[in-house]
Amino acid sequence: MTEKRPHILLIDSYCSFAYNLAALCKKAIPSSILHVIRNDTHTIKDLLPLLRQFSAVLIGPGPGSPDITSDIGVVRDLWKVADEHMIPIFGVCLGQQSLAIEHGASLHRLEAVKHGQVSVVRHAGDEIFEGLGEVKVVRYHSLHVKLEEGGAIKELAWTEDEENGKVIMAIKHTFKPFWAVQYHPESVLTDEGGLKMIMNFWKLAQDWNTRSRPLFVSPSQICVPKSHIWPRVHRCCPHHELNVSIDTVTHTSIAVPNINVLRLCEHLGAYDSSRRFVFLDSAASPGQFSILACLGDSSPQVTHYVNEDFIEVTTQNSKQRYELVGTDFWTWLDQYRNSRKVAGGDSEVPFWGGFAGYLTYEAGYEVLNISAPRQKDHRDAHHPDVNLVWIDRSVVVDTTRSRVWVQSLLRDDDKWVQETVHTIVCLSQEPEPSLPPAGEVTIQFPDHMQYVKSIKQCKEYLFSGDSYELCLTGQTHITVPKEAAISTWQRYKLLRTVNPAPHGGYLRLHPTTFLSSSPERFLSYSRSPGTICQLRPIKGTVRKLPHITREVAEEMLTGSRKEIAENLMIVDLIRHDLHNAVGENVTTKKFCDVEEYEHVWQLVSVIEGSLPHGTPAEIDDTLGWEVLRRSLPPGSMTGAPKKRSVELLQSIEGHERGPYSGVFGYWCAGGGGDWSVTIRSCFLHDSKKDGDEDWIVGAGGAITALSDPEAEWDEMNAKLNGVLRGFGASC
Ligand SMILES: C=C(O[C@@H]1C=C(C(=O)O)C=C[C@H]1O)C(=O)O
Ligand SMILES: NC(=O)CC[C@H](N)C(=O)O
Repeated sequence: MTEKRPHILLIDSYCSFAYNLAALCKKAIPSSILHVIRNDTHTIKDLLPLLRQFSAVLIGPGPGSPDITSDIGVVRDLWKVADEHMIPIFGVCLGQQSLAIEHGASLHRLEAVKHGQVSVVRHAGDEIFEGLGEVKVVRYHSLHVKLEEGGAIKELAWTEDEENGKVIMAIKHTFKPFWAVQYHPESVLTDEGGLKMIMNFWKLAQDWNTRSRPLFVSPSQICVPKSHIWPRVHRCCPHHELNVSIDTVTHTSIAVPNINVLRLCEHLGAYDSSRRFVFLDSAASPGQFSILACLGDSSPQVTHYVNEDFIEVTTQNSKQRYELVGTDFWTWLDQYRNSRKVAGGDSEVPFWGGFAGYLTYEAGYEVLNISAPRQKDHRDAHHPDVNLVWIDRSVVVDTTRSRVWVQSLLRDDDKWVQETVHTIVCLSQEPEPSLPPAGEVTIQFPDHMQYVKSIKQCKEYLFSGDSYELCLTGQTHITVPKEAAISTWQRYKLLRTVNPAPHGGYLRLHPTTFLSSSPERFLSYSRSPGTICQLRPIKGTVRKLPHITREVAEEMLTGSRKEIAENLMIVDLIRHDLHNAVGENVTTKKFCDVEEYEHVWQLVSVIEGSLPHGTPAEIDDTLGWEVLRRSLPPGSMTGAPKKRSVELLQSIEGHERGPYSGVFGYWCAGGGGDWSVTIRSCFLHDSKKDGDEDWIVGAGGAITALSDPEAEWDEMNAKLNGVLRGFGASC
């Protein structure tokens, strides 16, 4: 007889850690089938007939307050179901608070909120803590509960901290099968209070089911409307319906000891501002490959604005419009790339040809179900949200080994490849031309008072439990008078001289000109099969000054509770985003390493994920794109929980971010891709073409409850500085 697999219902309250909880549950109960719903998608009437089929319910954490209907949704009704619907429930954080207050406990704000903080939890070693000693756990909460004397809820665990005194950390119902914890068992820094504790819950739940639901048999299938089973096989467009013919990459590689990448760009048209140009530049360590696109008149540029329901494909001389009927831009682009798939490039080279360009911060709104309100004339005021060009011919330089690859996806293109090799060799003999002065500019900084006011607003949301971390940003406008303007290409060359970065970029994809000196990789993914997705969030910044040596920076960053907490929150959020796309296999490879950049020291973590072994290559092939779709905007630019934080920031900042805070990079036609976070960058819109140049630079930082407003203002300026130097200015 095959053993029946238990079905578990996971209710997500829009927390950015729900899939971490799902992964932990799957580890604790390997045979379980997890059905995920949101707390506002079902009424209790919808759920009642379904509950009897489940073995247990997990209630996830979430922003807001357990006494606000729109925050807690259906959860509060679950505690009150009649005996015949009773089912074991385990609640986390907001879940614990709801269980407690629905049974007479009072709700309070913490004196000192705990977001991404590790605490030692004490308990009596029974129930969900059976067999556990003292546990170290991560807390993300602003609120807490005080139990009613003699009430139905009993305390199981507590912690003691300097500022808040004793805080309840776990509870149970005295006779119903309800348990809950205030801390986060699924956080990467929670120890045995995570896995072992969920295993204990499962044992208690099974015992209760045997005792109180003797007739219960787990069904082989349950159909829950508006739910999905986790892990869900990621969306893969019906590639087989397309008539896919796979072309081969023509390529050749040579060693060029003095490769002059900038001269090569110029030879390829970097100065011709009427034409499109793409240069992804590894101008500093740990960057390795630089990519130069050799675009022609017929190279297709694909653009899309999130408030429009079509995509435009433009070449130098034509424009075509594709309606997005019953599909979205992600699927459309996936199919476009799939119909141009290639094979046979050099496996050492990450990019053989394919898409390169950027996606804005707002391009991530759709998946979060947030709208970007825009005016009718939005095209004059906004950069396209998707702005990519398809590259058939390219030169890739390995900057660490002075090796160059010339590649073409076009048929019978040997002649071009050989001519380009010849050109590269000749150009490497030429001297580097000197740079012009930066010219005079006028700068409009974010208003200091307003920025400090916004920080205070953020902190109020952190105290009320609506967010754990908010990445607040401000906009700086740099006006370059028409007569003083140097070419945008020269501007980029200045920027890369004053702020060389591993993820540099010069993209001239009209109407946008985009210059970047970003230190942060968002996501890279290797070719299938066996695709590995890697995310590298940066959180934690110290300005570089003569006395700030590596040792001092390490002490300031890894020795600081605030900086570690900032980074931890984003690591947990990114683990969730990755678990959402790949399922169980997610690993935190590095946690809080200190890395050195031109003007700042940064704390960096590395998280990797992959689909299970043996996943068909065509599913692996779109995995990276799917991870991108499910993970934008980058967590390090939003804060956590993501959806609520983005909504709050939208109203606090009062303007769109555009390309800033989005991603730029490439998706190779042979699989694999690399996307950087668009920070330390500036943009220009063609609508201002005939007048003065109006560059926009975004900069900001994570605001947590421990933030000091003046220190945050200084940090924002430190980040801005890197870009300002490209304009001969500083702050
Ligand atoms: C917001 C910016 O940077 C982000 C915020 C960081 C932080 O808070 O320490 C670090 C890197 C980025 O993820 C920026 O550069 O403008
Ligand atoms: N992590 C959570 O579920 C937080 C619950 C609640 N919003 C608080 O801040 O206390």
